[in-house]
Amino acid sequence: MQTHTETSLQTSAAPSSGEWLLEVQGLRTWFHTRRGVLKAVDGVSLRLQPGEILGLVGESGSGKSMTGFSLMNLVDEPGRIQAERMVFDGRDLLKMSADDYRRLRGKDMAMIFQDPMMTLNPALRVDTQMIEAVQAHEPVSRAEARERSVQALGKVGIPAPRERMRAYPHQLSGGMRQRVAIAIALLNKPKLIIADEPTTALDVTIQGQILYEVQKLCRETGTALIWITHDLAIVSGLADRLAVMYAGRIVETAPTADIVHGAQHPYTHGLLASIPTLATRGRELFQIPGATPSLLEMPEGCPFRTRCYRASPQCVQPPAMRELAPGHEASCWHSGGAA
Ligand SMILES: Nc1ncnc2c1ncn2[C@@H]1O[C@H](COP(=O)(O)OP(=O)(O)OP(=O)(O)O)[C@@H](O)[C@H]1O
Repeated sequence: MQTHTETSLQTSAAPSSGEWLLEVQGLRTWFHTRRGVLKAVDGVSLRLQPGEILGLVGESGSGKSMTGFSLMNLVDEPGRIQAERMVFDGRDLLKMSADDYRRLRGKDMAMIFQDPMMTLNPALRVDTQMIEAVQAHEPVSRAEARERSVQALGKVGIPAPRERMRAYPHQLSGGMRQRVAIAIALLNKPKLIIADEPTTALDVTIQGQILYEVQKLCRETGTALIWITHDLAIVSGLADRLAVMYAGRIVETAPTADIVHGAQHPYTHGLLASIPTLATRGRELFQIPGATPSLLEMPEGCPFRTRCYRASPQCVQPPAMRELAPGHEASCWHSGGAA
């Protein structure tokens, strides 16, 4: 059963149940703090096909990382994950033991973090870490694990990968460290990679290269990817589909071109309008007025209504997620020619 805050991400040619790689319904990640219940993720539903690239976009604090961490079961206390359904590759994630989840991570589901040092151990050489990552999931010889690691480094654009294998993380540049972390994520040919702003700290040229390489590798291997970012411009060149998050909820989702050329939710309009272009050079950039409401004290009804240029009295009622065109859904009373 879906509630008004939930979104269902699917393409027009939706696979029948059982063919989805990932099916999440009603995901809620709430933090029970002394100041109250902080609803970091509040009823997110999403579906991903094998090999699909989804861009999860939204401003800082909208719950993008927490959605990714929840899927990986990496949320610490006082966070609590609840969902009506979370199925990955036919396996029920809600019933999975901590040990099984650990086995899943790094094998079929891998994460690339903003800070590569969340993946890398500063005290160990790259080769030791990569060989261990292979052998933790497959009974292969050290020589084979080493060879696979060298190949993985080569695939993410690391020059002279055999020599780089001997380096400690601190001997590599930020871009190289992130490439190593990506190579580790790809090592065991995962079915899904969740990338949480992995290029934000890097300079723009390197960002572009890494993005291109990750996309190419996912296409080659059929790996699905959830790319989490606040940068709609970057992800629109990468993703098949976008999901726009606001205040812990997905407010719009559609194939990328439909969002870029036909966004329906006023929040998505605001995100698109704030992308710098050649035409806006030297001019002040558009900013969505106001600030995201506190996740501890959400307004009634539409969470965006306090900042929305289209807000009307109706918006104190929560808008349902509606399909406006095949595969294009938005939760706004005023979208798609509605009232
Ligand atoms: N351990 C925690 N305890 C309480 N609140 C938390 C905790 N971790 C995250 N949050 C809150 O959850 C909300 C969502 O955070 P999240 O990191 O998912 O946002 P985000 O969209 O990924 O933003 P950013 O791009 O800045 O990482 C934020 O309000 C954040 O303060």
